[in-house]
Order: sequence, then structure tokens, then C-alpha cells
Amino acid sequence: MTKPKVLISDKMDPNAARIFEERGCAVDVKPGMTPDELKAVIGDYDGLAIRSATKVTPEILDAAPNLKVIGRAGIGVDNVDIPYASGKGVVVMNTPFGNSITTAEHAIAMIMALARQIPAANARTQNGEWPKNDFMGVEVTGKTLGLIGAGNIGSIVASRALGLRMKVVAFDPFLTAERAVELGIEKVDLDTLLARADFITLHTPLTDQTRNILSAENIAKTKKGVRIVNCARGGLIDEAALKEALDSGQVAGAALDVFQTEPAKESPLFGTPGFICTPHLGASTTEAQVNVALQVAEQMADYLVNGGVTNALNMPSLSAEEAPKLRPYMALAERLGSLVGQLAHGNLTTISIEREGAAAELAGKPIEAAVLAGLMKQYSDSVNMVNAPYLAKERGLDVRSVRHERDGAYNTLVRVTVGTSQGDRSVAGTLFGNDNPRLVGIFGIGIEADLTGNMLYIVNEDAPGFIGRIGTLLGENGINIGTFHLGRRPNGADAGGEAVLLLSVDQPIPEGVVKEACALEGVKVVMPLAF
Ligand SMILES: NC(=O)c1ccc[n+]([C@@H]2O[C@H](COP(=O)([O-])OP(=O)(O)OC[C@H]3O[C@@H](n4cnc5c(N)ncnc54)[C@H](O)[C@@H]3O)[C@@H](O)[C@H]2O)c1
Ligand SMILES: O=C(O)CC[C@@H](O)C(=O)O
Repeated sequence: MTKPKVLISDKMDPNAARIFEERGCAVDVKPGMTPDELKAVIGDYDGLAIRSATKVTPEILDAAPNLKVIGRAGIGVDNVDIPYASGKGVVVMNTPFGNSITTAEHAIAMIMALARQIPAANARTQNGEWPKNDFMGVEVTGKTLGLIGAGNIGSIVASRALGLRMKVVAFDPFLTAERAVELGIEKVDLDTLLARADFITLHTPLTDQTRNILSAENIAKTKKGVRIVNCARGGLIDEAALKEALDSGQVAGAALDVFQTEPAKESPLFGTPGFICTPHLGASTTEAQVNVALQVAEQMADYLVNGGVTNALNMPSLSAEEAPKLRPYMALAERLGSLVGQLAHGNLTTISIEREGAAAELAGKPIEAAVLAGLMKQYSDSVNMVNAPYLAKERGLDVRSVRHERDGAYNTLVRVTVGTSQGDRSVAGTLFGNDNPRLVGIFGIGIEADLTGNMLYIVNEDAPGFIGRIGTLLGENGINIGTFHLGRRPNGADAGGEAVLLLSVDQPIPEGVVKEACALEGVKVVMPLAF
């Protein structure tokens, strides 16, 4: 088996390359490529490991037909076009905890640096000035810290600030009252935070809701002499408004690790009294970089080699332990999705995926994604488990997953039902011997078959002589029948009802033969299928 190929395109701790190699991937390390250079080589790779410098744009993704996974050694993935990657079926992962402590410590360092004006005092002292009277600081003890965003990093900042005997108030719409109590902080609305905080620190992602959360208007609501820290993302603060507020004294100090435009080689803020900055160093400690490099390489290799999914932003998680158990179910689910997609006519509006018996004990999302991949392949060639749920959503398909506790006739069963403008259509399958996907029902008719290769689905009046007629027709056209499966409606009835015939054949069935089969006496439906 050829090894999956991974490209590390940003500066990353060497442990990443070591782990990739140990886990069975071939790895190239090429930090600092231009977008054109990356575009020229990305087609060769199955995985791309990045930090923040590489921008994964639609143009790069279009040039990457083999790419299966992008791994961000860090938290923020704003340098990856995730919707576009999802549309291309590429998994995007990050390492959400590896650098949180380090970044929280950077925020605390910024708070202390602002409180005691350490950078300016350092520069002037080293300049030989000894400016002892110019740097009157403030204590942080007893002061109020306003956290905007109390997730991983925000809550670590809170714990350190409480250790420094600060009071902590937090604005975060997703912070529960219980979690606030657990953290020892007070949950408040944004205006209250702005009015009460002596120091404000930002720890949210950059979203439409958080962009310019510290706007001119909101900065005007702060306590006069507030000090502001941003170690999250540029764009959370209106930099022009911050400059004005520093000049007017509304804001006594501001410390930015991140800027609206990076690298920030120039800014009106540079040189402003009370302003300090670092070049996006929040995650830059040896410990954090080893953590994120190890994690990203482990996660990506796990996906490329074993199919395990951890910390993906566009796909449900799946442990390397679960992956082998789920693999035969994925094959079953994809074939059922494909079958129902090929058989159902009319406008598909809903799809329900039911799991019974052993299947009910497994993670539902990957099975759902595999059914959708099988179904959506009828509409597009480039569908896989990653992009199928997005494509289904785009088409307005209402997807439901149902887990039944009850025991049925099979010890494991997956049933897929699509709602169409012509009514519901349902197919069901099981695993034989734990890993052999097998169809056990079409549209309520019990029929057992492997879903494989080229097949022919026929519904006919259940009357003597039909099997001979279809056999003769295929034989006369040189088409060899591999397997032959029969079922009748209603299940267990005698002759005279409706029969279903599912044949596997050794070659695709020409259209002319399909037409001739349609013309046979008693035939209601003939459909060639392919798996
Ligand atoms: N400077 C660096 O080098 C560096 C390093 C790591 C992370 N980061 C950045 O730090 C930020 C926080 O990371 P994290 O790991 O704590 O993320 P997280 O997802 O754990 O926490 C983010 C928090 O923001 C909250 N939030 C979302 N929208 C909000 C809104 N409109 N108002 C208030 N709160 C809102 C969420 O509820 C969540 O609790 C991210 O932007 C990340 O990219 C920067
Ligand atoms: O990789 C870095 O140096 C920055 C990482 C940081 O911005 C993140 O979001 O994890």
C-alpha cells in the first residue's frame, strides 16, 4: 500500500514530521512557500499540516485533487476556507487545547506589562535614561477584569486572574450560570462589563457577531482609564477607534498580540503612548508548539491511516477504536444510500436513517454521513462523507437519524427511508458475519442480496414463466447473470401479487436491453443499478 503523503507548509516543531513518519505517512517539510509555489505542489499530497501563515484558499483547494485532510497546529482556522474545503470533501482539523495555557499566560503577561508599563520602562532604561519618575503603575489586586469570551483560553485567564486577586466578570452568551459559578466569575452583559472593567481581555473567535465588538461606540462605554488586551484575533477591536481612545485618555493602555491585517508591518497605533504589542506570539512557547505539533500529526495520521477523526471542524469525531467497527457499516450505509437514491423518483424532501440492534450502539453521525454520500453520488461525482451532509443541506433535504432500542429480526439493521413527492421509499440492510453488507428489504419487500457491481432491479406480476423470459433475454444479449434474488409483496404471500427480482450481472446492461425487458409480459419496472 502506498503511504499517504503529507506536506508541512508552515514552521512547525520537528516532532510533527517524526510522528507522521512513525505513523506510516511520507512527509515533506517546506515552510515559507508562496501561494503559487504551494499551488504547484499541493496536488501530490493527501494531507496538509499548517499553522497560521499558509492560507488555504479555494484556489489552493482546487489544485489539490488528492487532499483529504488539513490539520491546523493551533486553534484559529480563519486561514482555511472551511466551507470550500467541506464542499471538496476535505476534513479540516485543529488542536483546540494544545496552546490554550500558553495563550492565556500571554494575556496575563500583557495585563501585567500594561499595569507596570514594562516595555517602555525597559526601552528607556536600556537607553541609559533611568526614568524612575515617569512610570507610575497600577496594582491589579482588587481590580475588575472583564473577559469577553470565556471558553478554553478565557477560563484559564480567569483562573490566573483570580489567583492574582482580581475580580472577574465575563460576557459570553454561551457561558452557563453553572459554569460561571464553577469558574468563580460573574456572568454579565456586555454593557455591564464595559462599565465595570478596569482591564478588558478578549478571547472569542472572529465571527460576524464579534467583529469590532470593541467598536468606537463600545469603547466609549468603558470606564475611563481602562486597559485592553487582545490575544485572540485581529478584527475584534476597531483599531482606528482604539488609537483615538488612547490619544484621548479614555483608554490608558492597550496590548495587542493580533492585528486586523497580519503581518502588521505598520499601524497608526505604533508609537502611541500606552500601546504595546507582540507579533502574534500568543501560542509561541516551546511547550505549546510541541503540543500542537504532536497533536496535529497524530490526528492527521490517524485519519489518513486508520480513518479516525478527532477535532474535525466539518465532520463528526470517530475514534481509531471505533473506525474499524464502523467501517462495514459505512459500506452498508453508503450502498443503501446509493440504492435508495437510484430507485426513488420524484423530488427528495426527507431522509431518515434508522439504526436497530448492534447498529444502534454505534455513533450515528458517521453512518448518516455515509448514507448521504451514497445518496448524493447520484448528483455529483465528487461527493464523500465530508461534503455529503453539506450538499444535502444545500439541497434542502431534511435529514433525521433515529436510534431504536427495540430488538428486530436481525441483530443489526440500518433502514433508510426517503420521502419523495411520490411517497416514502425504504430500503434496509444488515451485516452478515459482522462485516458483510447485505440488503434485506426493498420498499417493504423482504429480499436478500449483496449490493455490488452492475445489477438489474425488476418489479413484475408474480406469474409463472417470467424468470425464464428474463433469463432468455439476457442470455440472448450475451449478459451473464452472477446472482439472482427474488422477493414478493406482500411478504410471505403466494403467487399472484407483485414480485421483485434483483440480479447481479457481469457487465453494464445496454439501454436497448433495458427497453426490451420493460416490454416483457408482466413487467412493471426495470432499472439498471450500479454500485
Ligand atoms: N494569539 C494567539 O496566538 C492565539 C492562540 C490560540 C488561540 N487564539 C485565539 O483565541 C480565541 C479563543 O480561543 P479559545 O480556544 O478560547 O476558543 P473557545 O472556542 O474555547 O472559546 C471562545 C469563546 O468565545 C465565546 N463567544 C463566541 N461568540 C461570542 C460573542 N459574540 N460574544 C462573547 N463571547 C462569544 C464562545 O461562547 C466561547 O466560549 C480564538 O479566536 C483563537 O483563535 C489566539
Ligand atoms: O500558530 C500560531 O503561532 C498562532 C496560533 C493561534 O493563533 C491559534 O489560533 O492557535
